[in-house]
Amino acid sequence: METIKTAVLGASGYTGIELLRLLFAHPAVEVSAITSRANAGQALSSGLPRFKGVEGADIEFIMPDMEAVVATGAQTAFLALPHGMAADYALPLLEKGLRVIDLSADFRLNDAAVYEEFYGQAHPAPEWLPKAVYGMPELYRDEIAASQLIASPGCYPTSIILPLVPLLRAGLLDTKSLVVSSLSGVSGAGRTASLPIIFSEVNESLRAYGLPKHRHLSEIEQELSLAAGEQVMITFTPHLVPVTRGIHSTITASLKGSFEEVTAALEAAYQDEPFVRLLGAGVAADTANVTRTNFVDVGWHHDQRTNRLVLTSAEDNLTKGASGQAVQSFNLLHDLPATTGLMNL
Ligand SMILES: NC(=O)C1=CN([C@@H]2O[C@H](COP(=O)(O)OP(=O)(O)OC[C@H]3O[C@@H](n4cnc5c(N)ncnc54)[C@H](OP(=O)(O)O)[C@@H]3O)[C@@H](O)[C@H]2O)C=CC1
Ligand SMILES: CC(=O)N[C@@H](CCC(=O)OP(=O)(O)O)C(=O)O
Repeated sequence: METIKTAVLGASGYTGIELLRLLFAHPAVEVSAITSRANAGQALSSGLPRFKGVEGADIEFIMPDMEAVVATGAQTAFLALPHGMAADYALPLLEKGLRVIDLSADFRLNDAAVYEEFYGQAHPAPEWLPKAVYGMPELYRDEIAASQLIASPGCYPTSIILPLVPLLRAGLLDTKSLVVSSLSGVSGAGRTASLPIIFSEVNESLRAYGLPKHRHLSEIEQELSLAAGEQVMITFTPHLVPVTRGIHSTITASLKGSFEEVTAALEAAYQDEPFVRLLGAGVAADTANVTRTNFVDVGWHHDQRTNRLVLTSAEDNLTKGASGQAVQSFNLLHDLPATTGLMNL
């Protein structure tokens, strides 16, 4: 198979490392550039010994200098950088004709004013928002394939949007009744040292945070509203739990349609999707079954006493919630089979 030269910016962070894990095993990829300011000039395997001896991994970190990245011949670049700065790096690459898959939140929102409301700063490149595609292949397959700039979704949003969209499209839920409670592993907070997430602080702790307006509400409500054809607002409570990887979401809503219609809508939407595993009615999702995979598992229950639907979903925040989903978009951009490089368990 011909290989596609590919750059990973922010390769020393958790999503960058996860990208490398997937890309070195991907038959159509040659990793041509990896960036990190702290590790520039060092061999990848000295900073990250897990890659020692891995085919294709004999490469050095470079500084995030976009001319140097372009000079490696990269055709596609993954941006695994903090939000608010991805635009600075994306624009010179886009101008040189590279395709960019941005894992940050910078291009996920259609409306620059909503970005400013939730991210507390003016959008750095609003002219690119209409050209960016929300990188959820199950919803935007054709648009992703044709785009130069993919905005890969957030980790919580992936676990919430995928179960709900078919049900909202079919009008089966009371859109005023949506409540979501999510649990995240600590890697969701990134690899930068910070006191509230050191082991001894999180290891005996269960806590909600980000209340009542976590920034992921912006993209969740954007996509749910598009599916419902009306403005949808939800109550969303994220929690930090003492595991390294994984997100579990419990979604409740009052039913407008029947429970049988819920099952039919989910099956119609996802029966041919390789990465959405429908566990079925009466089965609850468990992160233990999806760790280091690109699957999102979805189960659903009918609370007959209240006529509410209870959906559960589980994913690995670093894989389907970030880097795996980004590789799914990469496969679409390069007209590769959807599962290429993503079916390793
Ligand atoms: N962690 C997760 O579960 C998920 C994360 N995301 C998003 O993906 C992106 C990356 O997240 P994550 O991997 O967790 O973050 P990390 O903090 O683990 O890694 C950030 C990376 O960016 C580099 N970096 C930081 N600041 C700069 C800068 N100013 N210029 C250039 N490079 C910089 C860092 O290397 P160095 O400092 O050495 O340059 C490092 O390689 C974020 O936007 C995040 O929101 C999305 C979904 C899930
Ligand atoms: C556990 C934890 O802290 N999770 C992060 C979300 C993960 C993330 O990186 O989200 P973006 O891609 O939208 O930035 C948080 O709540 O801020």
